[in-house]
Amino acid sequence: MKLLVTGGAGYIGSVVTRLLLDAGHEVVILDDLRTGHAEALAPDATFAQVSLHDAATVLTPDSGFDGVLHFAGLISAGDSMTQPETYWDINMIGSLRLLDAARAAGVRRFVFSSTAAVYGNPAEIPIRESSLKSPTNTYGATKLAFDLALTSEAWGHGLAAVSLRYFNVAGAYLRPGVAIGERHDPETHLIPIALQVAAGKRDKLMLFGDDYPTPDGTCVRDYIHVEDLAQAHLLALDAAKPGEHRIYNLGNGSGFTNRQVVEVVAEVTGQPVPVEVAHRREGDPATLVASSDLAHAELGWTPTKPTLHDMVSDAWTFYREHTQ
Ligand SMILES: NC(=O)c1ccc[n+]([C@@H]2O[C@H](COP(=O)([O-])OP(=O)(O)OC[C@H]3O[C@@H](n4cnc5c(N)ncnc54)[C@H](O)[C@@H]3O)[C@@H](O)[C@H]2O)c1
Ligand SMILES: O=c1ccn([C@@H]2O[C@H](COP(=O)(O)OP(=O)(O)O[C@H]3O[C@H](CO)[C@H](O)[C@H](O)[C@H]3O)[C@@H](O)[C@H]2O)c(=O)[nH]1
Repeated sequence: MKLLVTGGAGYIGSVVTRLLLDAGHEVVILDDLRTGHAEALAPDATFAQVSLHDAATVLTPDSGFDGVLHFAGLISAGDSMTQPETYWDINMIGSLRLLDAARAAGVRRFVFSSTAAVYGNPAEIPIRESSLKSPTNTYGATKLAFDLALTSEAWGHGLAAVSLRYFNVAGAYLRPGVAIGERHDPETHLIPIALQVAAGKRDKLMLFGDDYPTPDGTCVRDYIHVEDLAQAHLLALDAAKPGEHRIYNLGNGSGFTNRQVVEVVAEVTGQPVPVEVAHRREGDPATLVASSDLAHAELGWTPTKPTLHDMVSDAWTFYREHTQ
């Protein structure tokens, strides 16, 4: 297939691009590099440095794309609470412009990076796709809004749409001569920050809240290896059916508290990771753990790297290679 990958210079999009190319697809990447990295671009893909709002310049009516995989967007739950207008502009309006362009270009398949953040403080654990959606941060609200737009697009125009609701993505894609991992500036995610502390680049990790209703008072998250996550996109592309919007949670079904994550980072790196307890971060749900039964049953998806130790270990390998 000829596929457009938005956000292909970012962490997850650049890994998925490599798997798509390995599977024999032709890939064009749309990314404005606002948070992505030119070095992460797959050399065998075509690159267009274009923003989502201008997607129609790439998705022209005669461009011949079979599908779009949409990763581009802003991703920090914390920032979304202080810059809501930017999150709505990019994650919602930018995504709608992309969808308009895809429709005009006759694109039939669309796979979207949704998130566990759409559920907010879940009414049940593990979280199923049918669980109540009640986001506690603007990031999750923008993602839920675009999920709903995709449902409408499937109803109204017969799009074959899939939303993949990722839980917390971790680990790295490591091949001889290629290492792709999580690298945001400024970094906001727990594992890369803990690795920076272990490496001596930061003095300590600020632990946002230890008074949540969880086993040790810190938030609980479900971590999924970026390669397992990437594989689900290829399965979703194949499973997409015209007029249907399918939605799948992607996680391992095991929750780790933030303190447990810090312990695993200390164990893997062999370095201390000092923490200082700080105030809760606005908008953080206490516990997010997935049921991915639907993805197992309907996509035949099975994670191959489910242990947090392996994810942290791959992230640490990436961190050291990158900083050297
Ligand atoms: N990382 C996670 O744990 C996680 C969890 C759930 C969902 N997601 C979703 O997965 C997707 C990819 O996340 P990631 O971790 O790879 O993020 P990332 O920041 O590494 O990549 C995002 C990419 O999108 C590009 N981009 C952003 N705004 C753009 C715009 N307006 N026009 C064109 N390009 C733009 C950036 O330059 C970057 O290359 C996001 O949609 C995110 O919301 C991520
Ligand atoms: O310096 C830090 C950074 C994070 N945390 C805590 O660690 C946990 C995980 O935070 P992350 O920022 O690593 O990840 P989030 O759970 O907030 O969100 C991530 O996963 C979500 C899905 O679960 C989203 O999709 C989102 O894109 C992605 O950022 C949270 O309790 C957070 O408060 C800290 O205590 N200190």
